[in-house]
Amino acid sequence: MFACVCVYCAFSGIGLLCLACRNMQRAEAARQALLVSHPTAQATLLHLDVGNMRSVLRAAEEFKQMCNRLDYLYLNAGIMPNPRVDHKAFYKGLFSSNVVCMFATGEGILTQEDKVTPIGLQEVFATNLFGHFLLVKELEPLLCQIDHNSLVIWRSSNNAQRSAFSLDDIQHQKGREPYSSSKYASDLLSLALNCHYNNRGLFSSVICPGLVMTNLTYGILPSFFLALILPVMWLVEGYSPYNGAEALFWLFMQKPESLDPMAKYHSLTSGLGNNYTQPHKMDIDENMSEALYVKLLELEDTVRKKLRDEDLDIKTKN
Ligand SMILES: NC(=O)C1=CN([C@@H]2O[C@H](COP(=O)(O)OP(=O)(O)OC[C@H]3O[C@@H](n4cnc5c(N)ncnc54)[C@H](OP(=O)(O)O)[C@@H]3O)[C@@H](O)[C@H]2O)C=CC1
Ligand SMILES: CC(C)=CCC[C@@H](C)[C@H]1CC[C@H]2C3=C(CC[C@]12C)[C@@]1(C)CCC(=O)[C@@H](C)[C@@H]1CC3
Repeated sequence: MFACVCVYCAFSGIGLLCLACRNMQRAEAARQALLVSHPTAQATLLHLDVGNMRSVLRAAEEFKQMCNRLDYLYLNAGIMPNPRVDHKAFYKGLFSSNVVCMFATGEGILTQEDKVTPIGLQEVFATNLFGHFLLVKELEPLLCQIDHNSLVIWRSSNNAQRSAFSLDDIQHQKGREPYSSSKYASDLLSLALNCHYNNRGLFSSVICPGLVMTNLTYGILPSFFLALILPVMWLVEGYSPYNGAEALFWLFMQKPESLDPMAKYHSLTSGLGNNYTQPHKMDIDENMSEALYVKLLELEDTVRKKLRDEDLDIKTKN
């Protein structure tokens, strides 16, 4: 429902909840639903297309007009365009020692078809990673304040695989697993943000919701089939379709500085149906995370310059 959720907490309870979304009709429906369950909540809406860098800059500007501090930034938006199960890889995996991992993470068997956005970025990279990165950079003055710590929360995935990511191709122009690559990049970026910003009060964490039945998953296999394999997923991995938000809520209750920058926090459900959050060490290292961060900063400069040049072009034409 949201591209991201910004939470500004007053000293007692939640101050303001800002739902930044692409589809304003859905956003309003979500706000109304929230007000039904929490009538005293203050929730405001912001238009944001996180795959469009101009929209990101505009939304950040509008948010800065509204608020002068930000405590939690939930980065939720994610796409997996034209997903396919690679049946050959699936049958190969079925008879390998990797079979449990394959069912849990879709490692090596989920492919997508990416495209290029008008500004020249790969769409999955732009939406799942770069737009969020630019947003964090824009909101930096609100997130980095001396009197409180803030937390940025990335909605990653157990499909984030080192094998799908390459530092020489951070946008995944050449491969068939842009989703996995972008989610792995978000794990790396979260670590880099911790390295660069912890001393300024900004902390970053990644979560995995497990397998949740949403528009994202319905595109992969028929819903009845997904419903059939869900109990298996629950038994094997502890994922439940109703429990994707557990880790998001759990993180909200933690002190940002107490979180492990190398861990991904998983939403899980026990055999008795109790929801819980468990940290799993991520397959990432500091050198790789720093190298990605440097590349993202370079790309940020390029994109900002492109946008400025476009603006100038329009001005001179008028
Ligand atoms: N479902 C699952 O099993 C898992 C999901 N995840 C992650 O959870 C997150 C949410 O996905 P999920 O709810 O499953 O899937 P959905 O497709 O149902 O939701 C995706 C959300 O992202 C928003 N979004 C997509 N592109 C943009 C954009 N350019 N600008 C603004 N908002 C955008 C959509 O907004 P709109 O309403 O405008 O379409 C939609 O609300 C994703 O990051 C996904 O990768 C991770 C692991 C497993
Ligand atoms: C091809 C056949 C007959 C079965 C394959 C079933 C599963 C292995 C596969 C189907 C949908 C996949 C899926 C994920 C993992 C592997 C599947 C369950 C994810 C949970 C991986 C992580 C994500 O981020 C999700 C969006 C994926 C959702 C779909």
